[in-house]
Amino acid sequence: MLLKAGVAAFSPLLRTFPARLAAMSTGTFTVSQPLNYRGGARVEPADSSGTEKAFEPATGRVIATFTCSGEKEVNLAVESAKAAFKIWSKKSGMERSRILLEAARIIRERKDEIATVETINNGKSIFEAHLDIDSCWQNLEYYAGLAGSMAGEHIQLQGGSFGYSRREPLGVCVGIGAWNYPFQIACWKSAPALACGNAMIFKPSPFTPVSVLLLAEIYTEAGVPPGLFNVVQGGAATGQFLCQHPDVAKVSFTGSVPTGVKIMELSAKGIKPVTLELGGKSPLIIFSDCNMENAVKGALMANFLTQGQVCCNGTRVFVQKEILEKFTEEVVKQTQKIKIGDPLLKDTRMGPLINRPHLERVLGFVKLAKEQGAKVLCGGDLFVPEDPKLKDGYYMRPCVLTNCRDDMTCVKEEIFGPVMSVLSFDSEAEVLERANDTTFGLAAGVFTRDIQRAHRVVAELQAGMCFINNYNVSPVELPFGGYKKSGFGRENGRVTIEYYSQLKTVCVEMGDVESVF
Ligand SMILES: NC(=O)C1=CN([C@@H]2O[C@H](COP(=O)(O)OP(=O)(O)OC[C@H]3O[C@@H](n4cnc5c(N)ncnc54)[C@H](O)[C@@H]3O)[C@@H](O)[C@H]2O)C=CC1
Ligand SMILES: NCCCC(=O)O
Repeated sequence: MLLKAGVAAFSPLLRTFPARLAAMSTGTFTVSQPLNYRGGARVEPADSSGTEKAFEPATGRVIATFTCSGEKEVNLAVESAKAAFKIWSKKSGMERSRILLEAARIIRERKDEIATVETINNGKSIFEAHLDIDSCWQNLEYYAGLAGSMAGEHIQLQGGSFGYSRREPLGVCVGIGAWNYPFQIACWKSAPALACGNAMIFKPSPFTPVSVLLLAEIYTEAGVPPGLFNVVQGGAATGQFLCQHPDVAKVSFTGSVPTGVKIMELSAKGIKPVTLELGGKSPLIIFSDCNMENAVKGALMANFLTQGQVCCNGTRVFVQKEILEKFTEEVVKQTQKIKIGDPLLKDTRMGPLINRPHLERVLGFVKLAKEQGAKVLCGGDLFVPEDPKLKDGYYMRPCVLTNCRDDMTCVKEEIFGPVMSVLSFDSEAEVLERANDTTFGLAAGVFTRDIQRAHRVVAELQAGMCFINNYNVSPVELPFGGYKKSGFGRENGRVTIEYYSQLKTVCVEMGDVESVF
């Protein structure tokens, strides 16, 4: 990536990596190279459906102005992907595995650089961005491991005849991403897609267009055929061109429920399978017999990663009455200790929110919560860092609300910001009913020392991802995805192979045809 005067360049051809990184600090990074990727290289789009600006949330600076792709560019990306698919789908699983492993190695090697770009464009702390990138190379390694062992079945039939099944790729898959985990979402979608023999066109959120280009360059460097992984930039219009393209075989989407509905409708017209990773309003249940220190840490993990902008966050924290006071006191104490500020500093644990309108929306939820009777125990207001270069950034203090009721807006709606609602409960049966009383079903958590209760409770929770005595850890070996309006299909884990492949059955006759005619 080429940076403007005075700032180190980011091209993979340059191997003076530590020097480049040393030159990176908040307030300096800009991108001037094209942000589309097609046929194995960065390109300016062939047409336009508008322009967008990408920001550095820490300072409010524009870091890139780019063209959104129109229908012509989307068509070219699809043609490029189709050509690469012909080559890639003929490779053995082991050949694909080797290339994915090489890509994983390069991600590991360039982890600091990728995490830095992610932090600059998203605002999450560099500490967290490193963890995200770890999950990325691990994801590639995991699917590289599965690529070589994808196989069908052999089924013996009457008279020596037999059948067998082949697990085959779908073709050109589209990935559409949200802005909260830009690089990670691109990896979690592309690694299983490529491992199965597909090509992919990825459209990141227009808020975070930058880091996925590093992934595209890494795949090329690792040896995928040109055009196997393409990037088109843009918003809703570009996304629609992709979803309705007749040669796109599948759409995997991460984002909001309303957009998920639109994507499903568009895909339905072409009978395309979709994976939908949508929003949530997940419950975290803390029983009085829990390990208090772990439960408090779990509640912070469930609410404040990436400034609370995480789909699976456990934002409805149900605490058993006996420990409510002690738990709340401790959770507030720990929340107030969270260091907010320049996300590129190593000891920062909370950076800015993604943009000004979103910050205002989140603060609006806190205001409404107060009007509806909730009590703010800490935070929920703007934060202005001392460093003058951060004065136009989008910071707020993490917030803990009590006196919450199940019918309040802050308890019912996804806020997607650092706002925890604490609710109290008496019994297991009561809390289960209340926890499940939502149209979402992405995640849920339970803290207890009673092992039977833990399993009994998670068996009743209507959520795709349940945690016992922890929250928001995402090992790539475990399937991730929602129930109810939080979507369907899965990412991560072995099962995701099924969402990026199709089964062909072959029936082989070893005798003569016995015709009924
Ligand atoms: N379940 C999960 O894994 C995750 C879910 N989310 C959810 O995403 C939301 C926040 O992310 P946003 O980026 O604001 O969501 P969004 O739904 O506004 O946008 C997501 C993506 O869809 C694209 N898009 C928008 N309209 C489209 C259309 N009509 N056709 C095709 N593409 C279209 C956007 O440009 C963007 O790339 C939250 O509700 C959150 O819960 C976010 C991250 C993970
Ligand atoms: N690392 C967790 C991913 C959750 C999300 O995409 O919001």
